[in-house]
Amino acid sequence: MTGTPLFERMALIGIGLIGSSLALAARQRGLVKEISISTRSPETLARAEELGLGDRYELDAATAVEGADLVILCVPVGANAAVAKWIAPALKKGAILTDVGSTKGSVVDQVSPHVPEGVHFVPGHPIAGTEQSGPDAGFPTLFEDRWCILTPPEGTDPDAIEKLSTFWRGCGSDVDRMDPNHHDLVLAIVSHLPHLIAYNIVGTADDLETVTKSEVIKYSASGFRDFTRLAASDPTMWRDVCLNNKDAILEMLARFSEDLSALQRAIRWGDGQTLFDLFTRTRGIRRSIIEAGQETDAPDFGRHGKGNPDGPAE
Ligand SMILES: NC(=O)C1=CN([C@@H]2O[C@H](COP(=O)(O)OP(=O)(O)OC[C@H]3O[C@@H](n4cnc5c(N)ncnc54)[C@H](O)[C@@H]3O)[C@@H](O)[C@H]2O)C=CC1
Ligand SMILES: O=C(O)C(=O)Cc1ccc(O)cc1
Repeated sequence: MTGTPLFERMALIGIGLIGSSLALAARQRGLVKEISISTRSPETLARAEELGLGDRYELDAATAVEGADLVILCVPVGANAAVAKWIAPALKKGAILTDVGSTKGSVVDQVSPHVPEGVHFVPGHPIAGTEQSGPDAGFPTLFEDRWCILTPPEGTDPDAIEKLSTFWRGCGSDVDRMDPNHHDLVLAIVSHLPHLIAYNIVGTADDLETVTKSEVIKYSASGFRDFTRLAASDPTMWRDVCLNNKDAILEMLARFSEDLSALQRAIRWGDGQTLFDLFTRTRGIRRSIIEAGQETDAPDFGRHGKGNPDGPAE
């Protein structure tokens, strides 16, 4: 993007994978004039400065948001409410306040009460990420060809929604809008449950006494390897996701357990037809995802398998 930046000053609170990727993408694409960064730990803030991610660095989040016309909360979802309360008195009238949290219902409930009159709160969630965390993990192409879902509460200023949508499109994303509770249900099955399954299967393998750890590592160049990648994701972030999307995750886990019991039964009773039918149906889903252009059929390194030089190292 060239010409006038969309925002004069963007403040990022939290500068891990998502915050640092936003800083790099917004800078590279000329979306903002100035970037102000705040995060809780002095070491992380110093690292962000070493990496040159912003223009101003503040330990005090309230100071960081002063004068900002775009404020993005990039912290684990469980920290959003405390951060919102902290920065609220310093937010500029007319500013857009948004977040990137993986859950939306709880964020809307917990942040909204702190949003001052005249500030536009437009919650968001980029469906883009990796298992890495911290300011070194960011890369500017993370959001390209990915979805960003906005869940603005009813009555939100349409101009604020449009301006934030333009920002995300500027980062390379497609933008969709959803009701926060519907978002949480959809994400519970496509993202939260897969991570839980990965944490669980890797934990189970690690607990096995009849199979040594060295065998798990040695023979994991198969499906198991994909699970270990997901299971390497940030523990704080995923603890917060589970605690903040409790109902939807428990609902999906219940359905999953029921379906797993049906599979168990089919195996026990030698019901090959049931197994074959399910495996045929699920193969079709994979094919539709590839046809929709959201995945390569190559060994699964996602979009970065297409040779993206900015992608994270395996
Ligand atoms: N990692 C991923 O793949 C994706 C993550 N998200 C969401 O983005 C948000 C950030 O995730 P990541 O960047 O991956 O996490 P991260 O762990 O890489 O970074 C989190 C940052 O927040 C800071 N922080 C933590 N608590 C804080 C507090 N109370 N006050 C100020 N700063 C605090 C940390 O110091 C760190 O700089 C989370 O809400 C997550 O759900 C959304 C899409 C993808
Ligand atoms: O690394 C992966 O495969 C992911 O699924 C990344 C991811 C994690 C959390 C989100 O809310 C969105 C995307």
